[in-house]
Amino acid sequence: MKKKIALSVNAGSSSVKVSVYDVEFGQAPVQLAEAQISGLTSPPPTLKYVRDGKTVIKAKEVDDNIEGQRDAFSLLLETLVEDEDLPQIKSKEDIGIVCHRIVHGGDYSKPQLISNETYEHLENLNDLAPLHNANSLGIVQLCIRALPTANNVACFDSQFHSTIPEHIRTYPINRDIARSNKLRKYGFHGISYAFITRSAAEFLGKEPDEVNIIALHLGSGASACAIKNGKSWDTSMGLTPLAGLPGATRSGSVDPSLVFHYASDVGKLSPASTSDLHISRAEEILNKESGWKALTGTTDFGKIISSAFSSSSSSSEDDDDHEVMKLAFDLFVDRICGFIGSYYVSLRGKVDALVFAGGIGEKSPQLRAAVVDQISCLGFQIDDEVNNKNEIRNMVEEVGKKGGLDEPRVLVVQTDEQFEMARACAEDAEFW
Ligand SMILES: Nc1ncnc2c1ncn2[C@@H]1O[C@H](COP(=O)(O)OP(=O)(O)O)[C@@H](O)[C@H]1O
Ligand SMILES: CC(=O)OP(=O)(O)O
Ligand SMILES: [Mg+2]
Repeated sequence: MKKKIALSVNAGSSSVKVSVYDVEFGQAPVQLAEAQISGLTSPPPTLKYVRDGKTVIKAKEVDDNIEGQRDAFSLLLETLVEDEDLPQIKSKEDIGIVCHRIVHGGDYSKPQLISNETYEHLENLNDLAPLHNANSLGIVQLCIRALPTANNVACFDSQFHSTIPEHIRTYPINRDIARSNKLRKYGFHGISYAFITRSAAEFLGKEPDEVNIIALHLGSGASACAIKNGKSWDTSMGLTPLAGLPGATRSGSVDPSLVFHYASDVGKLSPASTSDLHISRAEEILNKESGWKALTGTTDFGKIISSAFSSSSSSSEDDDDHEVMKLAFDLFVDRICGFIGSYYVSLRGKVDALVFAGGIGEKSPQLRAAVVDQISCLGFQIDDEVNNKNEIRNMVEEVGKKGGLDEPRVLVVQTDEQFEMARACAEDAEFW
């Protein structure tokens, strides 16, 4: 019987989450601990640590030396190794597998053991996920050095979307250039959508290949996905994670000409480019200087919501604040509903459930209520009492009203990308 301790590392655009599992080959991983640093785009970042299902550290502010995902990972690794109450990791040598979330996996259709060759191949994709891939590869490098006994495995956010049909993933541009430069819709948040599909299907009492879902992963990066018979049919992100819905610092889809009217010299390389990441001013503006940050001054959607919904104000400055926060909220609801409407038609109205997930989807009853209210013409209905409960506790929770048999359901899934990666690694003999 083979057993290993696995780390699953999820470097998002605003957070790093690391979960520790006891894994046995071919079995579901058993979680031992989860440590995360969030708020990397709205300092000070905070550390949360859960061991054996109990919160050990709730929200400890960590100092400003944490500059990015790599620093955050180092601190998380140290937290785990130094915790005397986590006897499964007495030293770094106890870690047997590290599963890394790599957002852009190009054409890879399954997780890969990271060899020199895979690493070089992935490096070439860095520019196509400027807020993610280079950071994740930085963490891979750190693990190769610090955890010499571990197998490093790359799990891809784009993999789940390899089923998107050609007429949906193709851009209407010159076919030869598209082919040679590999310009197509890839789609991301796929590790989360795989988890959502299996969990929602189980909740609905169906097999994964029997469910049609419109899923929303709304975090620091936000996307929507139409899932047909358990497989990705369409998703809102594209060649890069910039397309589709707006995010903390991302514009989402705008008129592609906009950036040329926004500033001059947008085609030039940004001074922030490094040897690992080449980014033009245009890409920098749309990926890092737009979204909630640009519109409202904060990347924290929790703050946007509390200000948008606060009624009393003490100054005209507060009133202005309230107005712009409400604008950001309404804009997000509008863009989300646009995708839901489009996917509802694309799935021919055969939708089992609408699923909310990701930091905002899981934590904001106001956003869920506003979205569901706007799409009530499609038969979706929120149950205010359940939706307004302070905290979603179960992995899957129904927040919609149960109507007739044909009426679509509204669910919240506490998505777990780390678990999904560990599960995939536990099933593949190549990684053992
Ligand atoms: N109570 C809340 N209400 C709404 N949004 C929240 C709340 N708490 C956190 N968030 C948002 O969730 C986002 C983080 O989501 P998450 O999925 O963890 O991010 P990442 O994209 O880094 O993985 C933050 O941008 C924050 O704005
Ligand atoms: C793909 C993506 O945008 O991921 P995240 O939301 O974790 O930044
Ligand atoms: Mg995320």
